[in-house]
Amino acid sequence: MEAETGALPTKDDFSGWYNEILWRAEIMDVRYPVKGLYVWFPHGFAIRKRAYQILRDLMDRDHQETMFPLLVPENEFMKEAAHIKGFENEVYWVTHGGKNELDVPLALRPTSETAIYPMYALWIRSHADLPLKLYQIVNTFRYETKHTRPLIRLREITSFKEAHTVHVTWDEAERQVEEAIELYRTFYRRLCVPVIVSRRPEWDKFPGADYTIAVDTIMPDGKTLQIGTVHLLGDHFSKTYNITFEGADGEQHYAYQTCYGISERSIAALISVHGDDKGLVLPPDVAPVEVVIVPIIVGKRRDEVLSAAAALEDDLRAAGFAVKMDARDLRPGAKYYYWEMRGAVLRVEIGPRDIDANTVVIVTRSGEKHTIDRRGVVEGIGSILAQFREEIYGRAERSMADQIRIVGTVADAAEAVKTGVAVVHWCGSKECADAVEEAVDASILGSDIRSEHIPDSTGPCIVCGGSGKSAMVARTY
Ligand SMILES: Nc1ncnc2c1ncn2[C@@H]1O[C@H](COS(=O)(=O)NC(=O)[C@@H](N)CS)[C@@H](O)[C@H]1O
Ligand SMILES: [Zn+2]
Repeated sequence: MEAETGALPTKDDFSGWYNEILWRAEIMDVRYPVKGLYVWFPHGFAIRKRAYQILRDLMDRDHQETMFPLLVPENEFMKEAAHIKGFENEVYWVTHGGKNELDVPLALRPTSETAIYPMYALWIRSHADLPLKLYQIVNTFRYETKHTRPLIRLREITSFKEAHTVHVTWDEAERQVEEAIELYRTFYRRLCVPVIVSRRPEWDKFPGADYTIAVDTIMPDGKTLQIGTVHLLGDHFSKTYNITFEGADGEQHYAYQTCYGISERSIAALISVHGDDKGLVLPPDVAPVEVVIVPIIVGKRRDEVLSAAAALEDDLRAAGFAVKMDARDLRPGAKYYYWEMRGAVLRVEIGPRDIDANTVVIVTRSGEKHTIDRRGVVEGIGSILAQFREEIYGRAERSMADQIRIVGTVADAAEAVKTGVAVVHWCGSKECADAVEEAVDASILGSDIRSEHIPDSTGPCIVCGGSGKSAMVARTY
């Protein structure tokens, strides 16, 4: 599995850089013989594991994790009209078991409303059963007809976290939407990925939802990536699946629901936003290797250096760091290159000079060098990691701010979307949205924007001049 050496394409050729880094940093093997399905290399899977542990810790504060079946009987799947409209061209069907044709075709879940809600109808009896807040992290299947791309647009979504909550009132469901948005903000802050939250236009909302709030980031090529969505479902699905409860008033009521999802696009964003021409740059919280120790082995003092490095490794592991000692028979420079490609956050060089001076040299992934006392190494590394996290988050925030242009004309919007997001005033009409898409080769991404980079303001719609509000226009993945 040893990937080749040699420089990565620069990030200006983002697509080339992205495909190459998935191979060279051992994230994904794209050679699996089914379109839209890819294989996690162990290193990539270790990043996913740490990122999703953060997500689970956040979800487990007030949700419960569970797991529903993958296969959904046709009659249940076909029940919710708007939902089917949204997925009928994307759903895979299982029609045979062995040589026997199944009497009821089974859908591979594209998302799990149709698997979960018939069970919610059995489970929920009284308002005392609410709110019910469950989630699962499963694989889902969507027969995507647009260009598939590893981690970004898959036919098997391998890391689909979907939460499905049930509430007594609409207001409580809306509060849950706000809590979900906050949870996503916290999650992406831990991944040091800057986000913009906005409300999708009516025609882009989740099939069957009342409205959809989306979490987007801006990729290095200026296109936006939707890295999370929160849907207020109202009582559409509860009416279809008969999810009712006896209220405090003794009457039967339809429940109000939300659902919200994140996929491995979160990992795509993490890799793309922070990576550089030397490889992955990872925030400490998700780096499989936070500290790599490289012993500088000099001739006769080889054993002394190796045992000092081993002692350091023990101390750092005992302190809870994800540490690895690289004692392979390679030149130090080759080791530096190897670990930079894989996103090790810090490297500690330890050689005879350091032993005599009782110091260690720490070099961060961004090239900052620190010489610290061996005795203070645990505190020292802890604070350098914390600084590193703020350094990469700050850099990502600044580059996102540079990719956002507030413009007043369609012509300026056409220019701005070449490198990022254009913020315009839009009246909210589909006609003007279509006119923008015609003229700008990008679409209305969302309005009711929540981002410190984008003031929410009003002004004349850039198409019709009617009263408009801030809206984003962008090319998207
Ligand atoms: N083909 C795909 N490949 C990778 N990620 C995807 C794909 N389709 C959707 N996603 C991601 O999954 C998230 C949730 O998908 S969704 O359709 O918007 N929402 C749902 O399915 C709801 N049931 C919430 S769980 C999206 O925001 C997007 O980030
Ligand atoms: Zn207009």
